[in-house]
Amino acid sequence: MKDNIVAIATPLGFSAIGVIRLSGPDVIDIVKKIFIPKKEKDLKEVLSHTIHYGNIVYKNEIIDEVLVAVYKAPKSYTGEDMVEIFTHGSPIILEEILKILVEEGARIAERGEFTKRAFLNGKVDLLQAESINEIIRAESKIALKRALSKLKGELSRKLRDLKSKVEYLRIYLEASIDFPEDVEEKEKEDWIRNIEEIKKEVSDLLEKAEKGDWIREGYGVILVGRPNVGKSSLFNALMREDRAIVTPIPGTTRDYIEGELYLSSGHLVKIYDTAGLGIPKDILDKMGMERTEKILEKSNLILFVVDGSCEASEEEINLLEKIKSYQNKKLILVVNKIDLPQKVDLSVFPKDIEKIFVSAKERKGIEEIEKVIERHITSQDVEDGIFLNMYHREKLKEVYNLCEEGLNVLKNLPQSLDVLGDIIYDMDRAFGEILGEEVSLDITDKIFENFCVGK
Ligand SMILES: Nc1nc2c(c(=O)[nH]1)N(C=O)[C@@H](CNc1ccc(C(=O)N[C@@H](CCC(=O)O)C(=O)O)cc1)CN2
Ligand SMILES: Nc1nc2c(ncn2[C@@H]2O[C@H](COP(=O)(O)OP(=O)(O)OP(=O)(O)O)[C@@H](O)[C@H]2O)c(=O)[nH]1
Ligand SMILES: [K+]
Repeated sequence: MKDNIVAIATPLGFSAIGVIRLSGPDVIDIVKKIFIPKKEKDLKEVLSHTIHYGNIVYKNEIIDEVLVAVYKAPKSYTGEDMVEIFTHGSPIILEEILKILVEEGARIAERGEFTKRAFLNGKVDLLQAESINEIIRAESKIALKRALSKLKGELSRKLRDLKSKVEYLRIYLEASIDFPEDVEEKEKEDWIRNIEEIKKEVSDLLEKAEKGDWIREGYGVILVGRPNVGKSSLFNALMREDRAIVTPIPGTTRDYIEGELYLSSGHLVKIYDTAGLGIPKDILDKMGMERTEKILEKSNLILFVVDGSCEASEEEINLLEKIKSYQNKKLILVVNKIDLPQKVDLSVFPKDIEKIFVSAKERKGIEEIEKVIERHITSQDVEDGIFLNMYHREKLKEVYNLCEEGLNVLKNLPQSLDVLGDIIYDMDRAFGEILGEEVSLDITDKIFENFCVGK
């Protein structure tokens, strides 16, 4: 039924060891044709999860000295018979053996096809399968930790719990559907309570998915302020390298520059140096400022930079007011150039804003900024962030809306009990699709398309 797939599982480059993996009903036979074991041994007869030493030989020529691991169905990563060949880490050897295996009857695997088979054979559910890619692609320790928890099935368990709550409701309803006039007030209240619970939990999950986004992509910190206050200098000081252009001419940074910072707590922070905000002098300036507003929207923390050696301008005070009104954004006032005589009157800025005093030039107060960023991140219990792709997020939003509809319908009982039945059915189905129990082929394919070759 299934064919035999093969892929190089290690990056193509010089490495200590390279791995080729195969999965499918005939892979042991295929490898047997080109593997000559040192000790007389038949790969068909060996135990699962055993390793064997020998040579890969093709047309009487030794291609490489290797180790071969054998895994037998259904006890393997994919649930099928599997073989892994450990070669010397030469791209020439790897490509050569791959070519031979294709000649012997294997097919080059698609991206994520091993994991897709693990999913189709019930080794993991869709969320767990997806997490395997997220583990590989994690850019920080925290992201890795969250992906590993998803592989362990913590998110799956949560969704299965919700799904069984929906199923309980469905059974309850089906029993009443033929006698809607018999539905008692107490039952109705029970249903309302259940749906409200589901709605609440779904909205919690969606919120945690937002946190998951920035665990994965980095906590966004944006430097804003009027031209020439020292944003680029601060960016460079934070990055500990000279990346942004620093000049005494106002308006030097016309686009934005992105930098990555790894905090000792394991978090990834993305820092953006932006064009100074103010009244644009020309069209280029104006475009830069529009970009800045875009980045502002996706940032978590705003560092509003002012120059301590100048008096605050009217424009600057208005700008801060405007930025303060952005919802859900943490805002900190960074007073730069403290190495110069101070002229700024801080009482013109809102009192409730946290202030940090720094000198980008002399690199004073830079650790202070890092500590503040760290404190802001940890104050948001990132530990419960979850990774949800956009399709699954849409599904959850669908469930949320179905909950609202259901609650509306319940107010008009008994006339519309069958409508409620349909709503509950759709909720059940949506959860099933997220877990991969209901096949939604396009979502499944999209998920595996993002995988590495050989995974
Ligand atoms: N060489 C190698 N290393 C690897 C992998 C691999 O496929 N090959 N993995 C790939 O990502 C990860 C480990 N994941 C794995 C998950 C399950 C099984 C497996 O054989 N499971 C069987 C038997 C379990 C058992 O002995 O109890 C099973 O689930 O039935 C193997 C690897 C990381 N390291
Ligand atoms: N004395 C002193 N000068 C500084 C400090 N930080 C920046 N400067 C100077 O201020 C000027 C402007 O610095 P930038 O970092 O380019 O300022 P910016 O806010 O990025 O400017 P725009 O790109 O125009 O928005 C440069 O001449 C810097 O050397 C500081 O802490 N102390
Ligand atoms: K600049």
